[in-house]
Amino acid sequence: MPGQLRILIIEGSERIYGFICQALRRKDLNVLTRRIETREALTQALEQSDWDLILSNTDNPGFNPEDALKLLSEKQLDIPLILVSDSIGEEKVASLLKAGANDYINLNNLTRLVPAVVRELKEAAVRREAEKTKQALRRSENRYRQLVDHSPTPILLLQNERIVFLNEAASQALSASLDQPLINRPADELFIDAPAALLTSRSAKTSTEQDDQPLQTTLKRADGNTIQTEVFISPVEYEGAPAIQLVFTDITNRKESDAKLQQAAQIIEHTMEAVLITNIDGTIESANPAFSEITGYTQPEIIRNHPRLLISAKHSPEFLSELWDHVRSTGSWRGELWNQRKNGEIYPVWMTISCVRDQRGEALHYVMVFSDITSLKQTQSQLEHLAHHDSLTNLPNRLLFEDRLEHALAQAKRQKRQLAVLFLDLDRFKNINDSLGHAMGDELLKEVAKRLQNILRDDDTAARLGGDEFTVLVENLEDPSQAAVVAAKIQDKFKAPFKIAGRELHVTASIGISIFPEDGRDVADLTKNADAAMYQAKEQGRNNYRYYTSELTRSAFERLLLETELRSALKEDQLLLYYQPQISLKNGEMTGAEALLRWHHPRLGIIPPARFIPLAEESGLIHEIGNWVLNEACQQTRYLYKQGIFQGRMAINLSVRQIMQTDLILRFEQIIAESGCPPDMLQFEVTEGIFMGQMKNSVPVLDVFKKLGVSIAIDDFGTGYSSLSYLKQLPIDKLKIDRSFIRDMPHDSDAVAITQAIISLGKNLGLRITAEGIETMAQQSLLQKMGCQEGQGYLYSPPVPGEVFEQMLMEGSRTFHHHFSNYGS
Ligand SMILES: Nc1nc2c(ncn2[C@@H]2O[C@@H]3COP(=O)(O)O[C@H]4[C@@H](O)[C@H](n5cnc6c(=O)[nH]c(N)nc65)O[C@@H]4COP(=O)(O)O[C@H]3[C@H]2O)c(=O)[nH]1
Repeated sequence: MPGQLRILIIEGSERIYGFICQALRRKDLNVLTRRIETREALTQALEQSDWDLILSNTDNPGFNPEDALKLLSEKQLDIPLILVSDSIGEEKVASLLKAGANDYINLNNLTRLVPAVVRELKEAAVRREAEKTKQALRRSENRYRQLVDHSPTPILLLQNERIVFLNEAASQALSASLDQPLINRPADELFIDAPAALLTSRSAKTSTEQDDQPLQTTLKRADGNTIQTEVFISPVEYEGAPAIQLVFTDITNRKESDAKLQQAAQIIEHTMEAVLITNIDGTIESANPAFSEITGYTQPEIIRNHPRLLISAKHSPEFLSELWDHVRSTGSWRGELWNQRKNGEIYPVWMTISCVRDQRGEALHYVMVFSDITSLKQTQSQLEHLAHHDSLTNLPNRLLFEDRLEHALAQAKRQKRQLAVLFLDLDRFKNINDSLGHAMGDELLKEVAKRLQNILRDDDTAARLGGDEFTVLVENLEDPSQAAVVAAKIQDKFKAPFKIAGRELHVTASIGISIFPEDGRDVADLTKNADAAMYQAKEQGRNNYRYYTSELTRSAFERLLLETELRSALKEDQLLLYYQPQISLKNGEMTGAEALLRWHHPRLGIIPPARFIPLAEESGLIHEIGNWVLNEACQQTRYLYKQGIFQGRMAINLSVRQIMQTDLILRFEQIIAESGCPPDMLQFEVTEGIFMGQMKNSVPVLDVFKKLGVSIAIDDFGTGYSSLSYLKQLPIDKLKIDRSFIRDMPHDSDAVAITQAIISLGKNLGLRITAEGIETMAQQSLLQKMGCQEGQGYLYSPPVPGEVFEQMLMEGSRTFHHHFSNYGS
């Protein structure tokens, strides 16, 4: 036994203590002994130093071995205690051994003492060693536990394919809670795509092949959501049994950002926009394929270059430095730039420059994204052209015209100059549209636009406002009369017929003129007043031009006023009929008369029909007025007939609107019947337009009247471009040659030729021909020569009130004979 043995001996007798010591030393043991008798002495001795063994007599009067064993147990001391006695019963020995004593030696046979001591000391040493190991293990286990518990990395342990442990981090990552504990749950519930068997085999592999590649797998959290993880698997021992340790990292975010990065890279690679990345000094680091496509530079050519290579010299250095200042201060810039391709071509781009910063806000890169907007710009300018031009004629439209006028006005105001607005409207364009169709109408408008453009100077603007309305802006006028020169020039240019689809169309225009500053100082006033002037030009006989006067404004107001007053005109008996005789050009006899409507306005006096019939048509009053006219004319005819002074035909005007009225036939039949006027004394005058636009509806209506005995005349003939040859299909008796041809006779050869053609054709078709508006003897004699049968006009008589007409009839047929020098000779 190495070293000195320290043995406490609980013994009341000094003598026996001596025996025991003697027995111990007999075997050359190096022993230090101390004798104690009481509990206090034992306590003290144990506190003072370490003891290897205790021998205790069982017969101590003050202190028995049970108490000694209790004390050792209390103090958690593993010191072997051997009983020595000579008088103890077996039962007692057994109970003390049970209580913790290690052996019993009979005092009478101390030869066993030393071997017993040696054995107990050895066993105690073994026990101590085992305890030390156990404690070391416990400490290391504690350390591991602490480490695992507080590790920020989620760790869990599986045993028999069930979860047996998970640390705080794992708990959190898997959203495990007290309500949804994961302990004891099967691993398969957690690892969706890695069955426990796979984990086990991986774990086995890790231990043998040092396979430290993590397993990527999806874990199902307690709340039902899933997370992407990377799991390191290793075999461990847990509570004495083999287990699998799973250390995992939640890589959901990383996976997502990886996917996003990959996506972004793909987008950059395949986008149509050029993408360029520079470092903070502006050196180009990378560019995508679209960049090369747009600029013509390959990647190697552009890398390490500077973006200034791409920007055209159209932009000044100051502009570019301001641009970069903006990027540096705000982080981005976007706008249009003119770039230059490798081949030198300059092209527009839409560019966005952004600064990429790190988490601390330090600039890392600049990203420039741009697209070639050449075709966009082209489309834009086409759209702009479309928005500002009339698609039919390609002339500026109202929008652009107003814009130009606005600019011109500003300039004229600054330079104290005058300008003119001409408002042009084609005469009887509606007739052309109705008779020849819209396609021809459109062709004509195109030709008109061309002529207008040819006439005007470069800095004048001709525009089409819509329909057959055009405007012309004449700038820098020296004198207002120059506007009239332009108007006359336009009318002159229109004299030559327009050749449309093999036809020759004669078109005239009425033009109104307003002058800045006299007639208006802004766009609205000047246009409105030129329009009003145009109306007056039309009223005064078409193919005219008129300047705007303030009086015109008044008449425009009147138009509005008249419309309201017209409603009461009928009730208040303000309408009346005038009669204009129709004369035989053979002998000067009156063959009939035309009833012409007048409005006797209490304030304005006699108003001609041209001023209120259009209003009546617009408001629908024409029906009531038409009924009144027919009734009045029938009454008058019957009266004159009954007087025996009138046997001719009474011509009554019917407008298109009236023909379209559904109950016209019934009403008219009723009016004629009730008046007692013989229907064959009546003639309806309709314009060509009735047949062109409303052919299907009009012919049956007129047929009914014809059957009644009423004859039909076509009024204003020659202005509607109707095909002369199809006249024979119509239920008509008479053609009235339009006043405008007669007016231009005999000096205008065109007018003469047209009139002659109408007369010859009419005769061939068996129609009567009446010339309207005969004012001179020259016109009369020419018409007579041409074979025209009938005439009407101021030469014989203007339209006159009923009483005057009656008087005229009473004076007899001689009334007009003085115009016929050869009469009676
Ligand atoms: N410069 C000139 N003019 C002459 C001459 N001889 C006759 N006139 C005018 O020529 C027009 C002939 O009538 P319209 O062509 O049927 O043209 C008529 C007709 O279309 C329409 N109208 C007249 N009365 C009625 C009516 O009761 N109902 C309908 N629906 N329309 C009517 O109003 C138009 C104009 O009528 P008014 O102003 O009475 O104008 C009349 C008449 O005064 C002449 O030698 N020189």
